[in-house]
Amino acid sequence: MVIIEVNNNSASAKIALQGAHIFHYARKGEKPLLWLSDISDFQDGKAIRGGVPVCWPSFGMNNPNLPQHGFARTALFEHQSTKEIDANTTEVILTLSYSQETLTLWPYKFELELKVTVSDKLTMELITKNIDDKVFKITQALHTYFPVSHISDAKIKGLNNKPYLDALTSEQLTQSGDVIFEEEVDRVYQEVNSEVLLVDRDRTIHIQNEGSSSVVVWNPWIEKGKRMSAMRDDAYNDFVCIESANAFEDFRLIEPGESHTLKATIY
Ligand SMILES: O=P(O)(O)OC[C@H]1O[C@H](O)[C@H](O)[C@@H](O)[C@@H]1O
Repeated sequence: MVIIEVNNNSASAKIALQGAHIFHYARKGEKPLLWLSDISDFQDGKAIRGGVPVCWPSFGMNNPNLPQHGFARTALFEHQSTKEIDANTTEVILTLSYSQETLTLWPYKFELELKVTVSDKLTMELITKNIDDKVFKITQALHTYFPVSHISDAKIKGLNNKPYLDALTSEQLTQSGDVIFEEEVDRVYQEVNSEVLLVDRDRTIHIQNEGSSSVVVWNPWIEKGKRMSAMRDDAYNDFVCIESANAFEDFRLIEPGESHTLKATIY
C-alpha cells in the first residue's frame, strides 16, 4: 500500500493513498490523536480499521445501492501535491475522479479532493465537485477514530440538548448532559453547529466542523466489538468514533458545476 508520510516541526502524519486514509497524526512529543487497530489489515481493497476513513458518497447504508460507507474508502486516490507551507505546516492534496467502475456503482461524474493540513492541528477538507450535467445527492463522513485511555473515562461535551437518531432503535431522542459510554452507542446527532469536545482522563480533544450539521458518535461495545473486522475483541475499550458528517437528513444536493466542502479540524 502506498503511504505518504509527513513530518514537520509541529507534527507527523501518515496517509494511505487507498481511501485517502489518514491513519496516524500526532503533535511532536505527544500521544497520537487518532486510534489505529494494531491488527488492522493494510490490504488493497480492505478499509483500514482506525484513523479517518472517508465515507463517501454514502454514509452507512444511506444509499442502499452502494456498499456500506460508499466506495471511496477503498478506492485508490491520486497524490496531487505535498506543499511545505512553512516549517510547521504541510498540506497534502489527494484526489479521486469518476471512472468506469464508479459510474457502474454510482452514475455521476465527480471530482473528490481531500486536502489535509498537518500542523499543530489536523485539518481535513473533503471537497465534492459535481462535473456531471445532473444534480446528485451525497451523504458522507470523516469517520474519525479517537483513542481514549479507557472508554469508561471518555465523555463527549457539546451535544447537550441536541436531537439525535438512535441508529440501534431508530428512535428520535434528545441528548441530556454529556455523552458517556456504558453500552453500544450508534447515534446521529443533528443540528450540531459548534465545537464538540472529547474529554478523556488526561486530555481534551477539540473537533470543529464546517459544512456539516450532523455528528455520528459510535462505540461498538462488547458484542458488536467481537464481530468487527480487523480489531481485537476488547478494542472497544480503547476508542470512540466522533464522525464529522452529512448523514441522513443532513444530506447535500450538489448541482452541476457546484461543489461542497466538509471540513473537520481536530486538535
Ligand atoms: O464496520 P464499518 O463498515 O467500518 O462501520 C463501522 C461503523 O460506522 C459508523 O459509525 C456506523 O454508524 C456504525 O453503525 C458502523 O458499525
